[in-house]
Amino acid sequence: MEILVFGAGSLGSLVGGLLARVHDVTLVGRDPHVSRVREDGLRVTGAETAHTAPKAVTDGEGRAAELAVVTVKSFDTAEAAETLATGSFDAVLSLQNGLTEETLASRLDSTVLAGTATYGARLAEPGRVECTGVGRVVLGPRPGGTHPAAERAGKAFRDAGIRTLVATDVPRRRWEKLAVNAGINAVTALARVENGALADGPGSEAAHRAVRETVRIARAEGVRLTYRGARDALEEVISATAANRSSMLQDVESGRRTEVDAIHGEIVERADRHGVDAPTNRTLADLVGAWESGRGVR
Ligand SMILES: NC(=O)C1=CN([C@@H]2O[C@H](COP(=O)(O)OP(=O)(O)OC[C@H]3O[C@@H](n4cnc5c(N)ncnc54)[C@H](OP(=O)(O)O)[C@@H]3O)[C@@H](O)[C@H]2O)C=CC1
Ligand SMILES: CC(C)(CO)C(=O)C(=O)O
Repeated sequence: MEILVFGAGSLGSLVGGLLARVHDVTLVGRDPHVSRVREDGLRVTGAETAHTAPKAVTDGEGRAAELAVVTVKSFDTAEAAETLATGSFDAVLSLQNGLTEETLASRLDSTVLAGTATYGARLAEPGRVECTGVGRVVLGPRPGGTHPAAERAGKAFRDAGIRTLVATDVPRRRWEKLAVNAGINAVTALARVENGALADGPGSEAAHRAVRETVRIARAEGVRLTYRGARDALEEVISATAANRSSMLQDVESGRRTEVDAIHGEIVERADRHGVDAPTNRTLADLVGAWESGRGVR
C-alpha cells in the first residue's frame, strides 16, 4: 500500500518505520531527521527493531497515497489538514491524542478514520526512533460501525507487524482514551509526578473527578461510555504505566507547548455546549494554560 505519514516525529517515525517493512511509505517531517532518513534509512530500536528505507520529505503539499496517517501534535492538526487537502488520499487516519479526527473530517473530502495508539515512541536522534513500549493500534470508522477503508488500513498495519484491532465502537474507545488522558495528563504535569503516583491519595481523587466529568460529557454527546468502564481503564493505565512520565509532564519539563487544549480544553468546550459542569477539567485547563502563557509557548 502507498502510505503517507504526516508528522514524522516520535510516533510517526515508529509507525512509518514499521509500515515501511512491507509498504511504500513516505514520511513528512523536519530536518535534520528527514535528511538522515534519506541518507541512511530509518532505524527503529528498543522494544521493536527495524531498519527500513521510507521516502522522506519536508514538504507535504500535493502528495497522493491510498492512506495518510496523521501523527502531528493535536495543535498542528488544522494546518496538517490544510496541507493534506492539497493532495489526494483514499483515507486519512488520525493516531493522535484528542478528538482530532473531527478537525480533519471538517477540512478533508477523504474518508477519515479515527484511531488510538498505545505504543510508546521517542525520536532518539535524527534517523533513529526508539520504541519504548509495544502497545496496540485501534482504528475504525469515525462514527463507529464498519468501513472497507478501515479493514484495508487494519490489514496494512497488521501485515507490517503492528498489533492492530479494527473496532466497530471507535467513538467509545476515543472517549475512553480521552477520559484516561483527562485523568492523568494535567495532574501529573502540574504535580510533577509519575503516573503511578495517581494510584491513591489526592492525585487519585483529582484524576477520578476529571474522568467522571468526561464520562458525563461523552454521554451528553451520545457516546455509550460508562463511569465504571472509564474508571477501570484509568486504573489499568495507571498501574501498567506506573513508572512513566506522561506526555504532558515531559512537555512541561522540556518547556514545550502541551496538548492541554485538545484534552481538558476540548472537554470544557463540549461541557459548555451541553450545559454540563466540568469544574475539575476547567481548573486543570486553566492552570496548564497559565503555565504555557507564562513560558510563552501558547
Ligand atoms: N510519542 C508517543 O509515544 C505517542 C504519541 N501519541 C500522540 O501522537 C501525536 C504525536 O506525538 P509525538 O510523535 O510524540 O509528537 P512529535 O512532536 O514527536 O511529532 C510530531 C512531528 O510532526 C512534525 N510536524 C508538525 N507539523 C508538520 C508539518 N506541517 N510538516 C512536517 N512536519 C510537521 C513536528 O515538527 P515540529 O515539532 O518541528 O513542528 C514533529 O516532528 C500526539 O497527539 C501524541 O499525543 C499517541 C501515543 C503515543
Ligand atoms: C496513557 C498516557 C497517560 C500514558 O502516559 C498517555 O497517553 C500520555 O502520556 O499522553
